[in-house]
Amino acid sequence: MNAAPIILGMSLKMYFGQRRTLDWCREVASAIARHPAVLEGRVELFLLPSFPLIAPAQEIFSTTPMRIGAQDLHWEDQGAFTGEVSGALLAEMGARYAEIGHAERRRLFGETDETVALKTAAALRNGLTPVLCVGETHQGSAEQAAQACLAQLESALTEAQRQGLHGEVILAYEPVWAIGAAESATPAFIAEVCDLLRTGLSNAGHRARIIYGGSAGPGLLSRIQDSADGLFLGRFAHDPRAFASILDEVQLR
Ligand SMILES: O=C[C@H](O)COP(=O)(O)O
Repeated sequence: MNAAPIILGMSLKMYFGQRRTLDWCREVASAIARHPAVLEGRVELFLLPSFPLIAPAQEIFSTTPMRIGAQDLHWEDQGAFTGEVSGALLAEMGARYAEIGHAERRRLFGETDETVALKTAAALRNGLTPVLCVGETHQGSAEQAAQACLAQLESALTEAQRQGLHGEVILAYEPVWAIGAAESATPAFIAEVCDLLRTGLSNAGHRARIIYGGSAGPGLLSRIQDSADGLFLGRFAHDPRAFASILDEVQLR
């Protein structure tokens, strides 16, 4: 692996209210402000809070390298789309990342390959880095997992390619069966899938960094950072001390 920064991304999903979100942000801001991995630029950090808390989170992290993004966006930039939030607005607010195609959005909110492709284009069009979630539904071989992920990636990029849009994509490899589970996929399995994904990306002429999500927590990064570019964290970083302890693992790279 190269010396590119390790990515630590975190989605708060809809777990926290306002007070707990802002408390989490303050505690993590204080931990990262003095952390060597952060001070030495060895980590790229992003947080995806609920939409209404994007601005206050940005304020709390304003003196740190933590960047803020959104857990979703609409595929159009403006118009009669009640309740939706556009990439244009997010970019105007200073958001830097947009999560797209999470398994929960596919399962609960009818997100399809088509909407994922439209949203990926919308993110790139507005200068947001898509955090594109891919992953196999059922537990199988690493080859099957990588094949499913690469097919999802190809499909997700179709609209951006049609519109001639370019930009960095972060591929969040999240085996659906490991999301919300008691533990993550095994480090060996994650490493194997990430290696296959890297080969597949290179063969297809795509550039994307790969992070792993799905019950990731303390102790995992140090075991997969030769293969993955970082972690996409959920429940197991709800405790700010857990987030800080994962930062300690970055030092080992
Ligand atoms: O967005 C994050 C992933 O879905 C992982 O969530 P989890 O770690 O709570 O399983």
